[in-house]
Amino acid sequence: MAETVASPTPVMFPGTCGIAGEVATPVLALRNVEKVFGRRGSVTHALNGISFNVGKGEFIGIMGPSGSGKSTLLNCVATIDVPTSGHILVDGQDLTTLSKRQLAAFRRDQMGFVFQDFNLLDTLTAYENIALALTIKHARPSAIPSRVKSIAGTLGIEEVLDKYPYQMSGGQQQRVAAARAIVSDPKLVLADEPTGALDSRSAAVMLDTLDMMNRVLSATIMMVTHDAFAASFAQRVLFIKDGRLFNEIRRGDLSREDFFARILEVVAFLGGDDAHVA
Ligand SMILES: Nc1ncnc2c1ncn2[C@@H]1O[C@H](COP(=O)(O)OP(=O)(O)OP(=O)(O)O)[C@@H](O)[C@H]1O
Repeated sequence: MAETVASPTPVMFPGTCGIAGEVATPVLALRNVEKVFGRRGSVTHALNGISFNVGKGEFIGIMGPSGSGKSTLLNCVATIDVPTSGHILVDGQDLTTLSKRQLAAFRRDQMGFVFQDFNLLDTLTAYENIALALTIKHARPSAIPSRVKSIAGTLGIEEVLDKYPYQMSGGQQQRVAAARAIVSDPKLVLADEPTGALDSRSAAVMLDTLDMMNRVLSATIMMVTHDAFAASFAQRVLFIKDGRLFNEIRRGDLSREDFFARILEVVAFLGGDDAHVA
């Protein structure tokens, strides 16, 4: 694989990035976000002043070497963790000012999650797993069946709606998890290594599913991944190193294959363990 990275293109602004992804009305805006773990004597600056915007309908990837701060960033945006300083705004609402109770409601009502290990409930069918996301958001019961069937049709999982998770392949389970994440039309979908537990064929199907969620259903997606192939499905990839925004590249008019090659160049430049190829 190294031979595909013969002449790394110089990166744009190592360590000096301003606000990446300037957009008029960002769905997600990070402003100088810092996260410090530990106390005197053993302090880790996991995030060192990260600022970027994600526009409505964008699909962005976050990459970086092991320990660079990707999970910490995702956890802060997911409101699972709290930044030490800085601000995180979703649709203009500053999450750093909300109480625990408000954050729980915000997570439930405004965000969708796709995790590596699916997190489907074993005792519910695919249909029930997806419908549950609407029930807990107090959707009108009469509206639920048509909404679930519509999403299932778009994501190509109608034939597994009556199956339980153990009766489905990993790829089908992951698509059901994606349907559950998107069914209530969240402001932001967060995907954490969504292909990490899948074989390469299922991973490709999952990435097509995310792509469809973005293009057909207009979902705004932020995906953290180690995998350059997965990242090549995003429209823009942000690279983090040592808790700082190191670089961003946009797909623009590039084919997915050419974007993949560009991502590999930056990964090789950054070093680390990110050059997984599906
Ligand atoms: N709870 C914690 N307490 C102390 N240090 C932590 C904690 N969580 C993360 N860190 C440190 O913060 C830094 C960033 O970790 P993080 O898990 O965000 O990196 P990452 O990019 O997701 O890594 P990986 O790709 O290996 O999962 C690392 O140095 C890590 O050791």
